[in-house]
Amino acid sequence: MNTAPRLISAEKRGEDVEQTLRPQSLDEFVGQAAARANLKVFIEAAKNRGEALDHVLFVGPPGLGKTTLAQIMARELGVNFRSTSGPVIAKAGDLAALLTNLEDRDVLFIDEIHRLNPAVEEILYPAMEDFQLDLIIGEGPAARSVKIDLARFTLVAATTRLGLITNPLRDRFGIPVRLDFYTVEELELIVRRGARILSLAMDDDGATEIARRARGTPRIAGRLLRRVRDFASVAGAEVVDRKVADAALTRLEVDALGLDNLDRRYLGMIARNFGGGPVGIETIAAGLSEPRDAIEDIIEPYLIQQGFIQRTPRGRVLTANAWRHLGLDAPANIAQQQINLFQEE
Ligand SMILES: Nc1ncnc2c1ncn2[C@@H]1O[C@H](COP(=O)(O)OP(=O)(O)OP(=O)(O)O)[C@@H](O)[C@H]1O
Ligand SMILES: [Mg+2]
Repeated sequence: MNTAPRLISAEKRGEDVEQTLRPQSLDEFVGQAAARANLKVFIEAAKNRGEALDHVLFVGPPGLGKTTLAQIMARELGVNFRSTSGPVIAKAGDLAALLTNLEDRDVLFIDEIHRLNPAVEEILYPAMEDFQLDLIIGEGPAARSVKIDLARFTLVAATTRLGLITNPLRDRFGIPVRLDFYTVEELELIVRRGARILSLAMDDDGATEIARRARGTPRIAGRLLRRVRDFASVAGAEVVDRKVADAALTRLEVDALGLDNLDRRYLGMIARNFGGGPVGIETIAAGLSEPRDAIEDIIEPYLIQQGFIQRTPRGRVLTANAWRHLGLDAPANIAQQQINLFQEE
């Protein structure tokens, strides 16, 4: 996904510190309580039986901890962790090479599984179900099919877009896990832990301020923390308190609710150019010069969760909340308009 660099983008950007902030065990992992409790039981049970864990599918917006959880699971299971991603596996042979190198109970992590090539996906089905590879070797009349037995492995896959996964693939995961945005309290714990790891002095209010403005996302919390640390050290602040955090975040143009420039451009465009909507996603993408994927994956989930926009059959619509946040007057009949939109479905 190519989008303009964005400080509070939840996308990965290969900062090494991110790895050091990564929790190493389920107990260290903050938040997602239900998912964590269930995974703990399934891991324990698989270990007791000496069997491979059932296949796991993590679904959720970027930066909520899918990759982190996959790594933790391998560690807790005491098995090898092999990692790849959907778009990297170009041909069936690439996947075959990965699969035949797995040992019993190993975890194979496939990130962005919704971007798997259909020909590759096809050979993943029998691998997941029967731990067998069905490969066609050669071409034309000389082609023959061979079956290869595989180790009993666990596929852990991650996706930001459940809707883009085919049903047959989705059905083959015994353990689907949906990750949700984190609460401010959870993010506060994550920020405090991060400050400890980075040896940064911070008081509770400072941590709360960063947590409130982290868009419900641990990766963003970590990134904001590091930028606040930069501002604090240059300004010679000894402790990061609310004032120091607020000053830094304001300079980074992250507003009181954690929205950044791009979020505000998104909301502002629907308000000013389309009277609050409904407006189609393609139009929004063109207006912002951002790829549609990025808008649907990165911008919208949080705005929907915060109640700033609604997805209706005819397009996106701003809520009264959004108008208020933009400091603009909402059209007088906005509530009724929204009811009508849903009834047209
Ligand atoms: N529960 C958590 N507690 C503390 N830190 C976390 C937690 N979840 C995620 N993080 C931090 O956020 C960063 C991003 O997490 P991760 O890479 O696992 O997200 P992801 O869901 O795989 O994102 P993507 O969809 O972009 O691949 C990690 O480096 C880690 O430091
Ligand atoms: Mg990831």
